[in-house]
Amino acid sequence: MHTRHVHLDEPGRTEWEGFVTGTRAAAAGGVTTVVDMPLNNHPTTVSKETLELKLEAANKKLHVDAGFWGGLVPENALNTSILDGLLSAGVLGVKSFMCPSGINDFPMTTIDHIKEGLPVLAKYKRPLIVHAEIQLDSESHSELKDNRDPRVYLTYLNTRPPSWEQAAIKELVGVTKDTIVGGPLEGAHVHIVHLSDSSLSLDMIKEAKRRGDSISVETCSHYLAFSSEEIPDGDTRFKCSPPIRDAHNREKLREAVLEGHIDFLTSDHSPTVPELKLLEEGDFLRAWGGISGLQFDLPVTWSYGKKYGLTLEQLSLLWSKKPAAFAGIESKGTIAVGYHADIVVWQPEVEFDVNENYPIFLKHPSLSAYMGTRLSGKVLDTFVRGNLVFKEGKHASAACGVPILAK
Ligand SMILES: NC(=O)NC(NC(N)=O)C(=O)[O-]
Ligand SMILES: [Zn+2]
Ligand SMILES: [Zn+2]
Repeated sequence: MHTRHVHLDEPGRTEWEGFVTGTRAAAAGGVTTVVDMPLNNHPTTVSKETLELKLEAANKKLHVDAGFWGGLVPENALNTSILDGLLSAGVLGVKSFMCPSGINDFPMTTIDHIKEGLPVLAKYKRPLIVHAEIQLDSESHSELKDNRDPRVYLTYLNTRPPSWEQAAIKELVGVTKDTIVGGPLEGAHVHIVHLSDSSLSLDMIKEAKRRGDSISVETCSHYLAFSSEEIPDGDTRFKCSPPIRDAHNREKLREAVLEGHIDFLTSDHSPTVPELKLLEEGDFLRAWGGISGLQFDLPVTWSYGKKYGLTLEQLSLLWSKKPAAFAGIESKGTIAVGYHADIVVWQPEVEFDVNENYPIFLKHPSLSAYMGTRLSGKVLDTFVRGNLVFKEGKHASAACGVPILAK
């Protein structure tokens, strides 16, 4: 099982998560490879030198294999020798934000920065992965400003309407039209991370795929599990961006997964320290945005998925084969001669309660979005390249994960 989107926050913000706890939780959840984001570690991973700092920080701490995304930021988009250096040093691709990232040393990129970066990525045949939201100061937003209760989830939801995702995706598909075979950007690929809006955003992506653009999209476990109506007042564990939307939106997202319009699933595990999640105040507007989901992505996808028609074959495509193929990790994602023996042994029908007594290996178990839920799908053993790393509730070996670098 592979997740292409986790924030392990080391070096620099190890108190938020870190490689040891993050990859131990991954192993316990049946995840055999993670790909770590270029933020919220400090410094952010935007150059060869900062990738080296990350590799040093990860040394001997990985319990599963880990690849790394770099960041596309204005500085390296406008000085492509820095971007070249980062890609030559082995990041699997680069990530950019079309809205503020919440982290000062990871500034946002406009579509013009993206246009500068794509030819360099095309040369390396590595993807650009994009947080696709553009901050629009919509009317409804300003009307609501005065009279809003920050403990009510809807207050937050209204500040980030689907039009933000749509505005970003509209600009992106305007560029991906050039990635078609024979086009000026042939070889470049754009991947949209954590899609939440299943209306116009999804329609635009489907249309771009139909005409042959090199474009793909992921959604995350939490968008398929939860809906805005269910989020209790003050429960900031569920704050993320783009936000979890209503049940109708979730139904359409689930349909898109079943029909194969979503290429694969990811975790977007993005924790922080409990103080910044403001669990006591319950202020959705000021709390850190990010869901803590790692360790439970497999049972969560299955618990909900089996009810809306997801099959075990689809589950394995969405969490293993397709994400492994994406970003060119060729030796993983299939059980066959010549491939890494990355295997999870689990009991899909066995239920368990995630509560205070359940062993959660993350740095901050109380932030887990699945605390207090009953899930179906118990992980027994996890093997990484044939090494038994987790067995019946316990870690079974020293940290034997390795970094995965693109060549
Ligand atoms: N700085 C972050 O970790 N941001 C993340 N936060 C979310 N998704 O709420 C993300 O992936 O955008
Ligand atoms: Zn994001
Ligand atoms: Zn993320």
